[in-house]
Amino acid sequence: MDKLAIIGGRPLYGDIPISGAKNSALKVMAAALLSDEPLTLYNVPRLADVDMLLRLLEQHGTASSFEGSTLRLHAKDITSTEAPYDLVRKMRASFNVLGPLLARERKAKVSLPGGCAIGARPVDLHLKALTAMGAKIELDEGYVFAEAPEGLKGADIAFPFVSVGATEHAMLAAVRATGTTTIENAAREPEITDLAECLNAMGGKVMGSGTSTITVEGVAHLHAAEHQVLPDRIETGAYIMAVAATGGELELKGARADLLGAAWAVLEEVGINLEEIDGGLRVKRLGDRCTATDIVTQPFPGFPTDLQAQFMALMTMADGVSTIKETIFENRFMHAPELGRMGAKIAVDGQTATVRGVARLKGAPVMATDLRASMSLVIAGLAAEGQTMVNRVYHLDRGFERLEEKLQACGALIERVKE
Ligand SMILES: CC(=O)N[C@H]1[C@@H](OP(=O)(O)OP(=O)(O)OC[C@H]2O[C@@H](n3ccc(=O)[nH]c3=O)[C@H](O)[C@@H]2O)O[C@H](CO)[C@@H](O)[C@@H]1O
Ligand SMILES: C=C(OP(=O)(O)O)C(=O)O
Repeated sequence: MDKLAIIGGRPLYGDIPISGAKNSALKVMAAALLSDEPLTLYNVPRLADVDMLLRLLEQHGTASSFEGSTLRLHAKDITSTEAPYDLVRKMRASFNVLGPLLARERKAKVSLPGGCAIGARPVDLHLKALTAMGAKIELDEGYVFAEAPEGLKGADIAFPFVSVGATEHAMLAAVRATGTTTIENAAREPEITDLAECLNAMGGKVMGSGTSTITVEGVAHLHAAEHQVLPDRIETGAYIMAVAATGGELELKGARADLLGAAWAVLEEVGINLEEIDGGLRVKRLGDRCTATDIVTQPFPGFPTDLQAQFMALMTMADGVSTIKETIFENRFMHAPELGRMGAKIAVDGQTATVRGVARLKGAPVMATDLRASMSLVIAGLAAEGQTMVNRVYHLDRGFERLEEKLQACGALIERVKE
C-alpha cells in the first residue's frame, strides 16, 4: 500500500490544472450503455474509479479507448447484463449501470454497491424509481435482479429527500423509457446538469436539470455524441483550502466559480481572496490565518459534504471556534481523530464537530479512511510543521488526479512512497 510523505510548512505558488469531475465522468460513462453508437467524452480524469468503471463497461461489451483525457466508448452490443460484485463493490457510481441496462436490454443483475465507508448509503430510492417505471426488482445474495419485459415506462417520481445518485439513475433509465417521466425533488448538483447535457447530445429529451423538477420524454434510440465533462468542483475547493492553509497564491486553471455554490461565500468569509480570471480562478489567503466560521453540509447549492473534511482541516488552524454539521452522511467524521494526531482540537458530538483552531499543527503518521478525508490529511500535512506520513493513499487515487505532481509543481514537498 502506497503512502504519501509530506514535509509541511511551505507556501504553495503556481498553477494547478483542474481535472474533469469524477462525479460527473462516472455518470456520463454509464450513459454510453444506452446507445449502440459511440460516445466520445472529453476532459475525463484518469482515476482509479474511472478505470474500475471502464472494466465494468467492458464486461458489458463496451469497446473503449483512452487518449489523454479523451475517452471513446462504444457499446454496440451488450454482451452481458450482469455487473459482478468485484467490479461494483469499490465504488458507488457503478451501480448506475442498472438503469441503462434495464432500459436497453430489459433485464439486469447488478451487485449492491460499495463506495466510501461514510454511512449506510442505501439504494432504496434508486430501486423505487425503477419500480415506478415498471421494473420488477428482487434482492438476493447481495444482487439486484431487475427485469422489465415490456420495457420501462415513464412515471411520476417524487423523492422524499434529495438524492444525487437516485436522480441520476432515474434520468438514465427514463431517457429510453416509453412516455414521460417527471422527477420531483430532484438533486440540483452541477453534475446532474452535465449528465442531462450529455443525454441531450445523444438525442435524449431531458428538461429542467438544475431545478427541483426534471422532465424526461423517453426516446426509442440514442445516437453518437460528444460531451465535455465539467471541471471538478470538489478538487477546486480542495486546492483552495490547501493554499488557504499554507499561504501562497494559486491559479486554478479551468476552475469555475459558479460550480462552488454556497462554498464560495464561506471561503471568502474565512479570509480567502477568490478572483475569477480568464480561464480559471486566482486564490490566496488574505491574512496570516483564516478565521473560523460555521458550516452545515447540504445538497447543492449548499456547502457540499464532499468538501466538509477538507474544510475541517482548514478550520483546525483557523483563528477561533468553528462548528461543522454533517447532514448528508452519518459517519463522515473519520478524519477528526486523524487530524487530532496532528494536534487539532476537535470534539465530535453526533453529527456536529466543534473545532478549536490552533496556531500550528505538527506532522504525524496518519491513516486515510476515505477519499475526501484523505485530502483533508494532505491539506493538514502541507501546512503542518515537520513530516506527515499519510497511509492508505489508494483512497486518494480514486478521486484526485495526479495529486503529488500538481502539488509538487507549486512547491510542495510531497512524495509517494511505494511499498
Ligand atoms: C445530496 C448529496 O450531497 N449527495 C452526495 C452523495 O451522493 P450519493 O449519490 O452518493 O448519495 P445521495 O445523494 O443519494 O445520498 C443523499 C442521502 O440520501 C440517502 N439515500 C440515498 C439513496 C437512497 O436510495 N436512499 C437513501 O436513503 C443517503 O444515505 C444520504 O444520506 O455523495 C456523493 C459522494 O460523496 C456526493 O458527491 C453527493 O453530493
Ligand atoms: C464518497 C465519494 O465517492 P463514492 O460515492 O463513490 O463513495 C466522493 O466522491 O466523495
